[in-house]
Amino acid sequence: MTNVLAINQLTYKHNLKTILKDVDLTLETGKIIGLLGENGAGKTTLMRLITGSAKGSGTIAVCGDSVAAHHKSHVSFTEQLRGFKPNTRIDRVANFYRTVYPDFDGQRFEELITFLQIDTSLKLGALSKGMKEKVVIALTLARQAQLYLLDEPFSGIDSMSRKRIISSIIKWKPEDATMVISDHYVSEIAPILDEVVIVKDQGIYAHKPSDAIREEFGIGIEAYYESLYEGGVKHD
Ligand SMILES: Nc1ncnc2c1ncn2[C@@H]1O[C@H](COP(=O)(O)OP(=O)(O)OP(=O)(O)O)[C@@H](O)[C@H]1O
Repeated sequence: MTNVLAINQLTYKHNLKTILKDVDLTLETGKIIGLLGENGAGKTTLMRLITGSAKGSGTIAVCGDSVAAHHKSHVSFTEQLRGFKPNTRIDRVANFYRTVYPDFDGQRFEELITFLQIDTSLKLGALSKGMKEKVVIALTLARQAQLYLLDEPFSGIDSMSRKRIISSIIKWKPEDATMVISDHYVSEIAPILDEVVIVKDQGIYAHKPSDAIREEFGIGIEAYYESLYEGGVKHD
């Protein structure tokens, strides 16, 4: 199996408004992919559809399995901990993950949380926005999944920590797993991206390997991304 994700003719409407229309997208195993697009383009919606949390028309197969109810077992998604009370300790949250996800690796979580310099005896209510995001990253990457969906994982994290996490993300990704990262700090994640997927005009506006962008257009990912909004370069 070389494809971890195969989406065919996916359409999603919310309150009669079409958010995504006729989306086709195939992702291979073992890649790091940047999911880029403006606010409201539909990146989070696409991730929720992949995990089975939202339902559209069309088909989504994860690891060849198109039963939406099975997707959460293959996909590790940055969930926002809203279901936990503020007085819940981080180690209790990890215990919950261990119970719910058989692929949750407790030792890996300990390593990640140490790397991220978080004290697991802290309660969720005592965490800053960035600290909470670090916990979410640790919980998400502690699973041994085939597909990781990281939805703006670094937005509240200070720039020093962000650079440190981004540069070591390859270390935490199982070799044959694929990781999709949505982020507005394009220049910071660009160096680790194998491919770029751009969501625009209710669909996948472009899907290209990073090398192809550099070779074809002679520019970096950030310049390419910005040029799509300025109508400067051709794309497919
Ligand atoms: N449950 C919902 N309730 C209300 N609006 C929704 C819902 N789900 C999706 N939308 C709408 O879908 C569109 C896409 O939103 P989405 O959060 O997927 O965008 P995004 O690309 O992730 O944006 P951002 O970069 O700001 O996070 C928006 O217009 C949003 O208002």
